[in-house]
Amino acid sequence: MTSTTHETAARLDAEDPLASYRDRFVGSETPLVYLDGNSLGRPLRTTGERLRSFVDQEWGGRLIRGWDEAWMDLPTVVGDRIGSACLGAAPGQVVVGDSTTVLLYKALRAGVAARPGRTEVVLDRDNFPTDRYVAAGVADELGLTLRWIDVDTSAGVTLEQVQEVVGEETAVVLLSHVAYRSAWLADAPAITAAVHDAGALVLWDLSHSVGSVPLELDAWGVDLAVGCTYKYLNGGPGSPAFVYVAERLLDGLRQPIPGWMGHADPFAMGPGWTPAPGIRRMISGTPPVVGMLALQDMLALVEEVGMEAVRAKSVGLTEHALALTEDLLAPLGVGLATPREARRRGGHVTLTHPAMREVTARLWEVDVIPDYRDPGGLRLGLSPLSTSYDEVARGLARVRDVLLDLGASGA
Ligand SMILES: Cc1ncc(COP(=O)(O)O)c(C=O)c1O
Ligand SMILES: Nc1c(O)cccc1C(=O)C[C@H](N)C(=O)O
Repeated sequence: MTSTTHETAARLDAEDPLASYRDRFVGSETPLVYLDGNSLGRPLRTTGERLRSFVDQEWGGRLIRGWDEAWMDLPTVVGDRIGSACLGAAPGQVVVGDSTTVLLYKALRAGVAARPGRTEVVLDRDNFPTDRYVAAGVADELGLTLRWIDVDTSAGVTLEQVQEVVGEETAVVLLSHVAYRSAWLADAPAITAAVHDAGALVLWDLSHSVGSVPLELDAWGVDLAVGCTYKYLNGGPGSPAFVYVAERLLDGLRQPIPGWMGHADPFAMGPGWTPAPGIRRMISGTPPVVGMLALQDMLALVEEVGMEAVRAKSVGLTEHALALTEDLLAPLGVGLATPREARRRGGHVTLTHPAMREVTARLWEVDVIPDYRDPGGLRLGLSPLSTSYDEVARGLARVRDVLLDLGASGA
């Protein structure tokens, strides 16, 4: 790293009002450069103690009594907390459980059922694979047509594209708020309004925005949303997802996996399924209590810091990565697959070069951990509360070293 690069990063860290939060994360004291917080966030130090005391006291001490005392309500208690800290959602509309994939399926089926007679689901070709696969599965099951929006892999879906395809046959429009590859930040309020103008419902995948970009689901009039908790909400590997259903849709909402835990009275164990009132009906089986532990520590931190401050740091980090890319990597032929305009950009940055697959493998060998995403994309996930400006600078300096080693010249 050159001395100017080092000095700039040191100055940005010194001026960063959130810099000290980094110390609260396990591993932040090591030289490892972690640029993959949007695949799996780092654990908070407090989580170790929470997990130990859960085993000793809540699980070990209370045993089956724990369900009545606390665990049964955890999906809605934690859901409401995600709703208020991150989603702009009033209580009673968010529940935690299942994987994002399963909740996508449940939400999409519920959305289609709420628009009877309509035969199309709209989505884009660059959406995350699980979203495309789930939509194709639902279309097969119900005899629906998928209407695809084509997008460039370095951009994302625009309002105009949505307006062009939605119509009276559209039941649900399924989109990612922040694109997993390009980080394109969709204009959620305007797109939601356009979908409503066509009489359809919108289902947003918030996996790459929750905990990184402030959301106002109630104010935007969003119908349905899902998102995962192991990225910017640091819930740990396989921590459960959440689903949001706007209150106005809850009455009469039909979800496709009716299970005993979403029943109005699970322990009545009666002959037929009577949905629980409100958002609880979206639950199917036993809530993943252990999976919701770490997430609660990160929610406490987000509540302490506030999403506006988190977003300000996120924009600072991505601007820093773009500036370094311009200086250090563009001369070696590295391109950008992420919007330059901050208001259209989420919390990660994707850099392109034909050698990026090999570059990623070499970086992992020296404890610099970004992600690789085809085609030729090195993805830097910059988790606002655990990533420092210096970490980004050290990482990008290493990218330059590896590219030079591989003979990149930009010619
Ligand atoms: C946009 C998006 N949706 C969904 C998922 C994940 O789904 P699941 O939690 O079911 O693996 C991811 C990442 O894995 C994602 O980036
Ligand atoms: N969920 C993941 C996993 O189980 C293993 C490795 C990576 C992931 C991810 O989250 C990938 C991520 N959603 C992406 O945007 O590519």
